[in-house]
Amino acid sequence: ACPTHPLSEPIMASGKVPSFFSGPRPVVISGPSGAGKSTLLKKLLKDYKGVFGFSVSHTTRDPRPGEVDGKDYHFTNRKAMQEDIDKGEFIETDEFSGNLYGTSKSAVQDVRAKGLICILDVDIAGVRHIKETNLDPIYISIQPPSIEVLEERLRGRATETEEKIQSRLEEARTDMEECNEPGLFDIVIVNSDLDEAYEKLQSVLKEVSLKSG
Ligand SMILES: Nc1ncnc2c1ncn2[C@@H]1O[C@H](COP(=O)(O)OP(=O)(O)OP(=O)(O)O)[C@@H](O)[C@H]1O
Ligand SMILES: Nc1nc2c(ncn2[C@@H]2O[C@H](COP(=O)(O)O)[C@@H](O)[C@H]2O)c(=O)[nH]1
Repeated sequence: ACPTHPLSEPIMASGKVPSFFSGPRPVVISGPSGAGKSTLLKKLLKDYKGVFGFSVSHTTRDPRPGEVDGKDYHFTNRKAMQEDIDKGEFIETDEFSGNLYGTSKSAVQDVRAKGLICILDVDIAGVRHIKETNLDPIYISIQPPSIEVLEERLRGRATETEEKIQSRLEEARTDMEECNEPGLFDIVIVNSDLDEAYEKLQSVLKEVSLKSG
């Protein structure tokens, strides 16, 4: 469910294209929690310094060990985030596994101001919300080879309680079903072998994204 995403309507209605909608096409990466999005993105951002930049989302969940505020996420609380949503500061938001997540306008603007291709990591509801805006990104879904492998990865990561693992697996089942919906994603990459998935991601980005700037 989307609590609010006030951005799309006014922008579409005004016909104006704000600055964060200009420049090379952004890239939206989505897929079930535990599929390997962050692993692939960390590698990509390291290997392509000065090309891609990460849109730092807001979340109300607690930081995991090693996560840095302002780098991995802007960690916040529900009251503060809702106030910012009400002020129209977000492109999209979603409730995921008991927490609020969202992409602020400034997160995308900050990356684009540096002349980088903006990469967003959002859930499948976020993908649908972004489709209602003028952002016009390339949509890539990262999928696990199976729900069993996904469960192993989530457990292996050891960042979630049992309750959160179950709620993430529930969200994952929907994601795995919906990712092949015609027109939703430009490409679905199955992250079975990490190196192969990374090769595929690079080749897709070279083909579509690096050309579009
Ligand atoms: N191809 C792979 N083979 C084996 N393990 C993998 C592979 N890809 C990722 N992993 C591992 O799976 C776990 C989940 O990966 P990661 O945190 O990147 O997922 P994610 O999609 O970013 O999840 P979330 O959406 O919850 O942030 C990590 O422990 C990671 O090291
Ligand atoms: N709609 C949005 N979804 C987001 C955003 N940032 C992250 N996410 C998604 O949330 C889940 C869980 O992430 P985790 O870091 O708690 O494991 C995952 O599917 C992300 O893709 C966002 O800004 N908007």
